[in-house]
Amino acid sequence: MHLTHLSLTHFRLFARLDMELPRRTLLLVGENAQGKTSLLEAIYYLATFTSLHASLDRQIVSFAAAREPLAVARIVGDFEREGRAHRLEVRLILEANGGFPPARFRKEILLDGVKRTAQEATGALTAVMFLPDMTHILDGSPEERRRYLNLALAQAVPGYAQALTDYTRALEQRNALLKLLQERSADPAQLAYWDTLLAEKGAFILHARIAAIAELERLAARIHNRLTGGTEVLQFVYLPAYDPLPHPEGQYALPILTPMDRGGFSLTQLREGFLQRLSDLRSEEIARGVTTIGPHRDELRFLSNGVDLGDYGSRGQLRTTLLSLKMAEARWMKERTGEFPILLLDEILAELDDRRRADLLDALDDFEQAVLTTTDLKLFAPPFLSRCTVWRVTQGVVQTESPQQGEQLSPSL
Ligand SMILES: Nc1ncnc2c1ncn2[C@@H]1O[C@H](COP(=O)(O)OP(=O)(O)OP(=O)(O)O)[C@@H](O)[C@H]1O
Repeated sequence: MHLTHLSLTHFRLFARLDMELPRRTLLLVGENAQGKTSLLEAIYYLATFTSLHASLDRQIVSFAAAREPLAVARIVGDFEREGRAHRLEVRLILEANGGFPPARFRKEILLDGVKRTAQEATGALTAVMFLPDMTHILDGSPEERRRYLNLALAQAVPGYAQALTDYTRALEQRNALLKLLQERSADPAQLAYWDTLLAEKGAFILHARIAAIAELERLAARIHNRLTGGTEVLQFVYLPAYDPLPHPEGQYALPILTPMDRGGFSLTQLREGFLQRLSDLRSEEIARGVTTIGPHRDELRFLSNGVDLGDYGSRGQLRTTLLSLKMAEARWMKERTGEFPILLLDEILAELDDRRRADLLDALDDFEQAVLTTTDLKLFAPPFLSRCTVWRVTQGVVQTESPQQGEQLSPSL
């Protein structure tokens, strides 16, 4: 899969941008704060319909436009998938009423001209994003790891994005009911409906995560072995909050970081097991007024040679592991969907040693399209540069590199 054209309007510092994208590797060079990462973000938005920090979606609308009573940021991407041309358009609409924060923010998504929900349109275009600060996937809160899993799985597993939305809604309703029950102002029989829905959607998510984590681990371990010259064995340890594996009496979570195989459980077994556990925990959950098990509380840990990287990983180890994880994610998407995702790599070379740099740049040749950013072209070897297209980004304007003959690709309005 590859993007052929990208058009932005009022997207961050891009007042207006129209660019044809080359196939293979595009390298965006520029000083800090010129818009390189924003360009990657725009492409990633077409894959996931969420900004890099989900809560900050409305900040995408350019400052200048956001001052108007009605502001619309637009991302339009033309892409080819399995030889067919498609178009995705996202409109981010900010309706201000003069107050702060602005009154309403909503998004509209059109796939080939037809309005779709984000759940329906996710997976049409797939992308994998690498940002240097994504090491927080490894050493940040469990929520970061769940978000990482969700963004990857929503793109490659049919039905996952919808199941996640349905699960989250059911969870909110169930938690609201548990609060009422805690205050004795509802009938406990009402829980049955939400338990069934939660178990159905939760089992789907759990089933998908069990399979995906095992596949990602297999791919990442191989890449990591090569990147570290065979010195580090990478393992993933999935700790689902509802765990279908039998536990010792009275113990609901396995505290030990031991890789376990949960691949044999069917969707029905997971659903029935989850439902049973909800029933077992009912009085405890009513007393606490909250749902205590399920995919919203899952954890995933990463081990190198048996040591937990989240707690003990050095900066270099975290960077290399993130790279292994991201390259594995891209290859996994290709295995799952039959199409290479678009690779979006922000400042990826800056902290890697020469061998890892060379390894990474060689790996890019396998991909159909990759967009990289850098502040320093010297980090790239001349043979690599001769194989890619280099464009310069300056204050929201993109031009071919070598300014003397440079042709401006995006008029800044
Ligand atoms: N909604 C917005 N409207 C206008 N400008 C914005 C908006 N959001 C961010 N910016 C500006 O965009 C710039 C950041 O762009 P971006 O992060 O894409 O730069 P970059 O070239 O990747 O820089 P670096 O190399 O430092 O990562 C900042 O100057 C920021 O103030």
